[in-house]
Amino acid sequence: MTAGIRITDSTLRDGSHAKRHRFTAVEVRDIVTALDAAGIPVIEVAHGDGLGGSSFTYGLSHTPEQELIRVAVGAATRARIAFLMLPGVGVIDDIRAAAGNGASVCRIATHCTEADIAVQHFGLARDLGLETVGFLMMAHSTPPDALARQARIMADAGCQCVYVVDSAGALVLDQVGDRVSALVAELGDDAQVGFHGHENLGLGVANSILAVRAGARQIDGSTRRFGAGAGNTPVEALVGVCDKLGIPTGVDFFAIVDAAEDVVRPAMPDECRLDRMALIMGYAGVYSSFLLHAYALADRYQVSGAEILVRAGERRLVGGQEDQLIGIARELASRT
Ligand SMILES: CC[C@H](O)CC(=O)C(=O)O
Ligand SMILES: [Mn+2]
Repeated sequence: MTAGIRITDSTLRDGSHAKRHRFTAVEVRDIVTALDAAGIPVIEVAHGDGLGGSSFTYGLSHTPEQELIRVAVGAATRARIAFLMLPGVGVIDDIRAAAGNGASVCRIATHCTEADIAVQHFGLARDLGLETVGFLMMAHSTPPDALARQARIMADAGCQCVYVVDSAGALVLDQVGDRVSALVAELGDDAQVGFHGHENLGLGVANSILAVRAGARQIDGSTRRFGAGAGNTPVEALVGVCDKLGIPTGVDFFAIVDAAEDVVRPAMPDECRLDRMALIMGYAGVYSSFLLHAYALADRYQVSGAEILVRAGERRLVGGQEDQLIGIARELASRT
């Protein structure tokens, strides 16, 4: 029998980017209720940029994320509520607050070469009795062996599952399998391996299946793809494909399809599209959450959003460097 996977639904965190961080408590309650009923085992809730992300740089939250976490915990009957934090965007007291509000899975994200900045956070999370997950973001920009060394740092710090995070939706098929295999070989029984995909080259589900075949045991997605860039791996399609391949997920396909259509879609300002800007992000290796920032700057400085993204890719900007997009837009404007 094929080993099962655990799906984490990131709609209420990665989808926050696509909604400019405007989730309301009612939307969170209704979405958690629907995902929980469908059998989603883990639901991530936070500002798109993680705990502490509500700011002028990243976008102000409609409702404080700790309140959204409280509402999510209250609405879930079976699902565990997870949160994400980027060291430096959030601080360790944010982890304590989320734990106090009932979240039980702590996900710490760093750029894929900077795992050491997360050491104290994993330690604290374990002391608080939280399950721990590590996110190595922009994983396309680092080769498999180097990524595996970063995963080792996280595991040694107390991380129980290290994710290969395709933040730009730039990884193509075997490039996912190679990275996941390298982490599995490095971590052995010390920690599980996960995969978080984006749809910018249309490969979220295929890449996730290759991750599973390479040994990943935890896979992220968002319902109706609601996430940054062209969105995340669509959970409902992932569940359907896993059913057909005999990979147990514990999620009811028809219930998650209904949740996508009837509950998540009404909370979305628009569909997450595989359009010119999103495709360029995947092709040029640009952090998916830059998308709406690039649109806003293109409008403000009357320059090409596509060119902003191409230059962001050339400069190898990493998550957190949203403000450097302003410099790029100003440079483009000064040339016209
Ligand atoms: C700002 C955090 C980021 O959105 C994490 C993530 O989902 C990714 O890197 O893809
Ligand atoms: Mn993401």
